[in-house]
Amino acid sequence: MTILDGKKTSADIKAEIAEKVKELKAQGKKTPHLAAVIVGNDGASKTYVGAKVKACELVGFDSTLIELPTETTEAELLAKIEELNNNDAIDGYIVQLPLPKHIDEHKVLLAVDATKDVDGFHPTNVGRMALELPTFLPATPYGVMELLERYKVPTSGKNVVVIGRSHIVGRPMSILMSQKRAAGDATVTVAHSRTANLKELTLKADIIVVALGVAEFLTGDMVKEGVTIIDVGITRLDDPSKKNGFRLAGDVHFESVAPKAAFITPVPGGVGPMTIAMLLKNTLLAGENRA
Ligand SMILES: Nc1nc2c(c(=O)[nH]1)N[C@@H](CN(C=O)c1ccc(C(=O)N[C@@H](CCC(=O)O)C(=O)O)cc1)CN2
Repeated sequence: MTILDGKKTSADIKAEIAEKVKELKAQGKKTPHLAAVIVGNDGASKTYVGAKVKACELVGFDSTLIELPTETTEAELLAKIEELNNNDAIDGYIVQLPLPKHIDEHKVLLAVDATKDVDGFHPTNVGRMALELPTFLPATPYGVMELLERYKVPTSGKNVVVIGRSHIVGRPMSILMSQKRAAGDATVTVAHSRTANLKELTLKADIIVVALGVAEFLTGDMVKEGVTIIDVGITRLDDPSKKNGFRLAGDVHFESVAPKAAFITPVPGGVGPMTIAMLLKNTLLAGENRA
C-alpha cells in the first residue's frame, strides 16, 4: 500500500513555484499577488486562509488578507469584490467558502473577475474547464489530479466512483477524470445522496474519490482489494484529549480501508495541503496571464 503524501508533494510543488518566483524577481518582473477574503469567524476557514497567506510568504508571493465581520452585508462584500477586480496590483483572489447564510454565494462568485478567479469557481472558468480550454482548475480537484499524476497511479480505462456532486469538488473531479489528460481517461460514475446501492458501485470501483463531508463514511467492507482511495473530507470531531479539543477525520475509515488499498490519501496530510499548492499554481498562472 502506498500513501499518497500530499504534505510532501505540496512541499515539492511550493519549492518549484519558489524557484519560478526567484526567476521572475531576477528578471525584474512583478511578483504574483494573491488576495484572500474571509467573512466571519469560522475556525476551520480561518485556519485555511491563514495557511494560504503563509504559503504565499513561503514561495515569495505578495499576499493581502481581507477579514470582514460576520455582519458584512452582501452589498458590502460585492463592493469589496469590485475593488479587487479593479486593483491592478492583485493578480488573483479568492473568497473563502462557506459564506455566512445571509450572503448569496452564487452572486458573489459571479461578481469575481474570471481572469482573477484563481479558485476556478466562476462559470466562465468552469465552462472552460469542461471544454478543456486553458483556465484555472478548482484547487482541490486539481490537487487530486496532480497527486495521481506524480505518483503514477494508473487511471486510463479505470472505473472511478466519485461520491459527492458539489460544485467545488465532486462535479469538477468527475469532469477532469473523464477527460483525455494525465490522470484522466477514466470511466466515471458520480454517486450522491439519492444513489441506490452505493456499495454495489464502490465494490466494483478501481478508484474512489470521497467528497461527502461525512466522517469515516467509507468503510473496508465497501471496497475491493487493490483500490485507490482519495479522501477529500475533513471533519473536526470533538476530542477533549487533544490540546485544541478536536481531531481531524476524513470521509474514509482509514483503519479498515487502508489494508485493502493499493494507494490511499491520509487525513490530514493528503488532499488538503494539495489544495493550497494548486491555488499557488493558479496564482502564478494569473500573474503570467496579466503580465
Ligand atoms: N474559496 C475556497 N473555499 C474553500 C475551498 C477552496 O478551495 N476555495 N476549499 C475548502 C477549504 N480549503 C481551502 O480553502 C482547505 C481545506 C483543507 C486544507 C488543509 O490543508 N487541510 C489540512 C488540515 C488542516 C487543519 O484543519 O488543521 C490537511 O488535510 O492536512 C487546506 C485548504 C473549503 N472552502
